[in-house]
Amino acid sequence: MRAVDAAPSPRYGYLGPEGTFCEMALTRWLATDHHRAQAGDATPVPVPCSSVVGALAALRAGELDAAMVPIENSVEGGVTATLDALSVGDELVIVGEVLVPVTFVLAARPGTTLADVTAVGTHSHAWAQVRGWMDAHLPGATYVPTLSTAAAAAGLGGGRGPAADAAPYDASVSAAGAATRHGLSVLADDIGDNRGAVTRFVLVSRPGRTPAPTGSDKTSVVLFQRDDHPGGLLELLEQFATRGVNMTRLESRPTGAAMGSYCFTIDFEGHVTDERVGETLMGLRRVCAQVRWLGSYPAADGVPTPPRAGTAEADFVAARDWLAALRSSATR
Ligand SMILES: O=C(O)C(=O)Cc1ccccc1
Repeated sequence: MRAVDAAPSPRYGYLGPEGTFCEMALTRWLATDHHRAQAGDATPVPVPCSSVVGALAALRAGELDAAMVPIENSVEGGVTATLDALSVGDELVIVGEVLVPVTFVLAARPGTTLADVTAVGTHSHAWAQVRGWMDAHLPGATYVPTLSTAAAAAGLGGGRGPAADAAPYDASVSAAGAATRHGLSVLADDIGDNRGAVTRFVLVSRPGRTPAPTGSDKTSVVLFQRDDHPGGLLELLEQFATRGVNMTRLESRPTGAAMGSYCFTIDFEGHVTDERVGETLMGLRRVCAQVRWLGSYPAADGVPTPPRAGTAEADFVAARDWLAALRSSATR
């Protein structure tokens, strides 16, 4: 009898090293991905990546099967590296989202006091969320950007090894777990300026299977306008408004082609298989030069906005059936 090779475990990338908020998002995803568990699929292996762009490039190259990346923060807004990497290049799709509350600690090698700290290393999104605390408690400190919050903690390395001497900062801002993992002492905890800050992470994969509609879904798109004209943005927004589709995020990003050339990255409620989402996408397709569909996936935060009169799914289905009946009688 010949042994049947077990399917290799899928590889899920995340912004590493271990101890990032991104790793927390992936851990949560894996713990609650009941669909995969029920299907009996192999448990994915988390693969730390040094940047969001690198993780998405590895996914495009087939070295990863999915990647968990930060896309939006409730205080700092969109994560531009992610938005831009999803907007160009081979198509990728979002298959899920995870919301992670973010709380930060200031940590340093044991023996360091707050008075000793002259430079602080962390991810740019973390720095933006602790700026007020820094102004109040470490007004003279220099900011040193690192690839992630956990990379900043790892750079201090708890005073062990060459990395400890190499770090051009003497304290890091990270999740508490990353500080502990690297043997650092916490100088101050919960230093975020906004209590209740949340980061939204998305699980991205190569195009293929779209998650089935759940009744509480989101769809993401990137819209490229045909030309710049008065009311151009209004024309895009009308496509959503007339179909009663609720947008949950709208950002403009430079396309990089020329000064003043922008695309719009938009999340909205609904699934590509919903009639009203289909009609919205067709409207956008007519008025835009290009519509990049970034996927439809279950919303992490549940309750969809109640539809206005005439814009419920049943209204769209009834209108479509009415037109189909008219057309069939017209051609009989
Ligand atoms: O660096 C991390 O830990 C990340 O996952 C990126 C990030 C940084 C700050 C807030 C949320 C996510």
